[in-house]
Amino acid sequence: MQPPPDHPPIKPRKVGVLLINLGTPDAPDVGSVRRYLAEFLSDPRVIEVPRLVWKPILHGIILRTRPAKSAHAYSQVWTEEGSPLAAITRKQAQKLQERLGDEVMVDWAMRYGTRPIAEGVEKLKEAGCERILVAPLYPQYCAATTATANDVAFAALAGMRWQPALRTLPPYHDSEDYIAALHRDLERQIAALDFVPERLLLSYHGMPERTLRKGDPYHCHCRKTARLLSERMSIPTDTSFQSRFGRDKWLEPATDDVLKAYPARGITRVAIAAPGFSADCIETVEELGIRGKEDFEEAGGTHFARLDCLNDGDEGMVMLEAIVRRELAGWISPA
Ligand SMILES: C=CC1=C(C)c2cc3[nH]c(cc4nc(cc5[nH]c(cc1n2)c(C)c5CCC(=O)O)C(CCC(=O)O)=C4C)c(C)c3C=C
Ligand SMILES: [Fe+2]
Ligand SMILES: [Fe+2]
Repeated sequence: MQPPPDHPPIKPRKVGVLLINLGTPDAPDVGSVRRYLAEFLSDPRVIEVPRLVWKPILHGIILRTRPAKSAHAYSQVWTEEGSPLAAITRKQAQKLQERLGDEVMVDWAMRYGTRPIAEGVEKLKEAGCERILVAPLYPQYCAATTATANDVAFAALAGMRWQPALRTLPPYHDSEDYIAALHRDLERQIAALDFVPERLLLSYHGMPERTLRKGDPYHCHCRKTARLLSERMSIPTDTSFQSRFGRDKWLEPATDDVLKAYPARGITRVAIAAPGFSADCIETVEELGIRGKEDFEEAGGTHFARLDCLNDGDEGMVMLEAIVRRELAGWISPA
């Protein structure tokens, strides 16, 4: 039966998947980095300090000094495709679309900067997606990453008459698909090195230590990933936390301290990986691959290798398809 002529258009019903990552500046220049940091570091989920205290520090000190330093770091990792984080997330979405087929519509968004999450949700809804899986690509749950992405996805529904149904991707820090993908991918990269590492250092993004006492499961999730992975790896592993920010105490041990201390402990051949990042970015390529290497070699280390994240490689895409299909159960036909 045809709808009456004045009926709003009826769209084909679809299921949407929105892959989300953190966000990145539009260009590696000081102005672009300042705009990006101003949005990122104004998020109360990221900086849990009263606004009256934080705003003068952010605008009076941090946004006057950090953008130049960060822009230099970004310029060292920038590629022809732009920021690695955005380029890799886009490729992950394209490849996931191919794997899931026409029944599902895959798109990607960023929590800060260009390609906002609200636009991603609206675009999928406009295309006929009545059911959407919001998928922040953080294996370990953290309020500063997972929760803030979910917050804005749900806020995007507030003005809609006809809201899509939303599901969110749960943390997958201990999922067999994730651990197996990391294990296979890291062993393959280690076997291709021209030296045998004495240690594999697993470096996770740090967080203020007080967030652990406030009940954020992030630290426990990182430790569990590290334990499950270390039980399978062919070489011994250590765990550390990188990217300390500000004066508060952060999760320990700090990655740079561990790297600097290795040679004195007789460990001079090291590989480093960042299992908490689903895509390589400034934190892995510059902080670990450039500054981490310098720290280690200045302390007497002789062999250093930074291993890639899962990115859009086969192991990573098999894992992503598996965890997304699991969350779409009942919404799409089984593979
Ligand atoms: C207090 C500040 C920060 C918290 C808390 C924080 C948590 C956190 N971040 C990630 C993932 C990424 N962070 C990235 C960059 C980045 N992070 C901070 C600060 C905090 N992060 C800053 C200031 C920056 C910008 C770079 C710099 O100036 O040092 C990125 C990379 C973005 C890119 O464009 O490449 C990622 C990814 C996690 C997982 C996390 C908590 C668990
Ligand atoms: Fe960060
Ligand atoms: Fe813990």
